[in-house]
Amino acid sequence: MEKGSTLLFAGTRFNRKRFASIFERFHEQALKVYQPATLCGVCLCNFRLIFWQPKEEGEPREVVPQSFKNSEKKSKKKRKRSGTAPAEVVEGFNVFKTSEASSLTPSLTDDLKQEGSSSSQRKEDVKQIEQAALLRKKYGIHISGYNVPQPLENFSDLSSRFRCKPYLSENLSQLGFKEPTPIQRQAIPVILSGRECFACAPTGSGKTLAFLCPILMKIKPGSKDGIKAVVLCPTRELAAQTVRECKKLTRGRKFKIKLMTKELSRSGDFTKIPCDILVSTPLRLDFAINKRKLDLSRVEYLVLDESDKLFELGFVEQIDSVVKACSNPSIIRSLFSATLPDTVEELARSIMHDAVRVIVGKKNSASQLIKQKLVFAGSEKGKLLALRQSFAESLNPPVLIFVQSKERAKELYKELAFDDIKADVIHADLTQQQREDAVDNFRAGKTWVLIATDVISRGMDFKGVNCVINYDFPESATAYIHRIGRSGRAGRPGEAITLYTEEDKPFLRNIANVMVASGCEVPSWILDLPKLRHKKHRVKRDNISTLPEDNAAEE
Ligand SMILES: Nc1ncnc2c1ncn2[C@@H]1O[C@H](COP(=O)(O)OP(=O)(O)OP(=O)(O)O)[C@@H](O)[C@H]1O
Repeated sequence: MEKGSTLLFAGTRFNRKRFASIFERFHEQALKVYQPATLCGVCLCNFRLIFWQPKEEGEPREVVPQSFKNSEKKSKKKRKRSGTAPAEVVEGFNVFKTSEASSLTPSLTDDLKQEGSSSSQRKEDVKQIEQAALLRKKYGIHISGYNVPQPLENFSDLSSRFRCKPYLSENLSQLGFKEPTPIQRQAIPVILSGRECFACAPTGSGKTLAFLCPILMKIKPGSKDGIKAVVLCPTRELAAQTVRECKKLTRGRKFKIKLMTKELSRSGDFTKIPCDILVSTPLRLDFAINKRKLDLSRVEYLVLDESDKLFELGFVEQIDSVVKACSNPSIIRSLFSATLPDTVEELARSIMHDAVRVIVGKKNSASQLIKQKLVFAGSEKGKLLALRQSFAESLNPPVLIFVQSKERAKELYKELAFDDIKADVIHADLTQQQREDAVDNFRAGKTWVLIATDVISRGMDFKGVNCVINYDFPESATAYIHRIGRSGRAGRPGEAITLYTEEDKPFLRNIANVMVASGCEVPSWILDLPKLRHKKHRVKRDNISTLPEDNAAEE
C-alpha cells in the first residue's frame, strides 16, 4: 500500500477467533448492556467496533472510524511493523477518563481467565494488560490503536525493557528527572517499539523528552550514513531550544546535533557536514532540500513538534516537501502537540502508518497547574492602566505579556520603558541575534517582563514564569492554551491573566470553556454567551498609549 494512502488508526481490529465465546455472548447482550445514551467509549456490535462520541450538548452520535470503512481490505495485508505487547481492547476516538472502554477491559480479561487459558504466557499477557490499564488510569493516559506497548513504570524500565545506555540514564538523573511524566510513560515505549505516535499532552508536560529519548536510544552517534533523525518546529526559537535540550541529554556522547540556521540552509553542504539529528523550521529545511545538498532518504525518525501549527496553511507545502524527502520506507513519524484539532487528525491520517494515538488528560485543555483569571478592562486605555496598577501593587517576575502584533509589542514596550521595570520585547521584526538575546536575558532573569507576540507562544520553556498576561485577547482557544502554557510547567504552579474589553466580549465563551475544563471558575453569564461560528478573533485595536490622541499622532 502507498504510504500516502495509509490511515492513522488503521490498526483497530478485533480478534474474533480468539474471543469467539465472548463475542457470541456480547453480541446478544451488547445493546442491552451498553445503552447508547450512556456510551462514551467502545461497543462491539454487528462485527465491527462502533465509536460513540457525545454531541456537544446531549445525545451521543455514532462515528465509524475511517479505518473501518477499509477494514476488509486492510485485514488481509500484513503489517510491516508489529508491537510487542499482547493485543488489547482499544479505546475509541473519544478516549477520556470516563470512557466505558475501561470498564469493558476487565470483563474481557476475566473471560480470558475463565476460559482456563492453558499457557502461562496467556496469563502473563492478561496480567500485563491489567497492569497497563491501571497505570494508564492512574496517569490519565488514553490510547487508541492496537497492541499498544505497556507504559513505563519508571525510568529504570528504559534499561530493563529497552536496554537504555547508561549514559542516558545518567543524564536523565543529572537533569533531575526522577519520574517519567505521563506522556513520556506512554509515548517513549510506543516509539521504541517501532510504532508511529500521535500524541497530545498538556503544555509543559515533557513532550520534548518523550520524542527525543527514543531517538537517542535507537540511533548511533557519528554514523557515516547521514542524517538519522529530523525534528521540525514551527519557530527558530523552539528549534534552538530543542537542540539545547538534545545536547543536554547526549552529554558524554558524540552525537552530531545540528540546528538548521539561515547560513546552513543556504550554503551548507550536508553531504559533508556530519549530522545525526537535524532540528529545523519547515521553511529552512524546505529551502535546503531544494538546494539539493541534503539527503534525507535515510532518516529513521521524523518528529513534527507543535504538529497542529505545522499543519496550518502557511506550513503545509513545506511539510509536504519534507515528508516526501524523508523517503525511507521504514521511517517512524511522530506528531506531538498540546492541542489537537480534529482537522489535524484527518490530515495526520494521510501521512501516518499504524500509529498509536496517545492523549494525556483532556484533549485541547490547559494545564491544570495554572490559575486562570479574566479581567474586564473596558477599553484599550483601561488595559494599560490595569497593567500599570497591577505592577505597582505587586510584580512577581518573571512575567510574560502577550500582544497581538509586533506594532503593539513595540508600543507597549515604549510605555513600560517609562516605568521602572526591566522590560524587553521580542517580535518578528528583530534580527535573529536580538531575538536570541531577548530569550536569553529573560531566561537568565536579567529581564523581568518580556513583551511578546505569538512568536514565542508555543513550546518555549522559560523556567519559573510566574505569570502570563494576555494583554491582547488571544485569537483562539488554541492560542490561549499555548500562551498561558508558558507558565505552570514541569509541575510548578503558574498564573494567567487575560484582559478583555467590550470588543472581546463575544469571544469570551471560547476561553471560558477552556478555563472550566481545567477546573477554573467562570461567571455563568460568560458561559451563556452565544456560540460563535467564526472562532478566530482578530480586531483592530486603538494604539497603546497614555498620551492624548493628538500627541500620540505627533510622536
Ligand atoms: N520527567 C521529567 N521530570 C521533571 N521535569 C521534566 C521531565 N521531563 C521534562 N521535564 C522538564 O519539563 C519542562 C517542560 O518540558 P517540555 O518543554 O518538553 O514541555 P512540552 O510538553 O513540550 O510543553 P509545550 O507544549 O509547551 O511545548 C522542561 O523544563 C523539562 O526539562
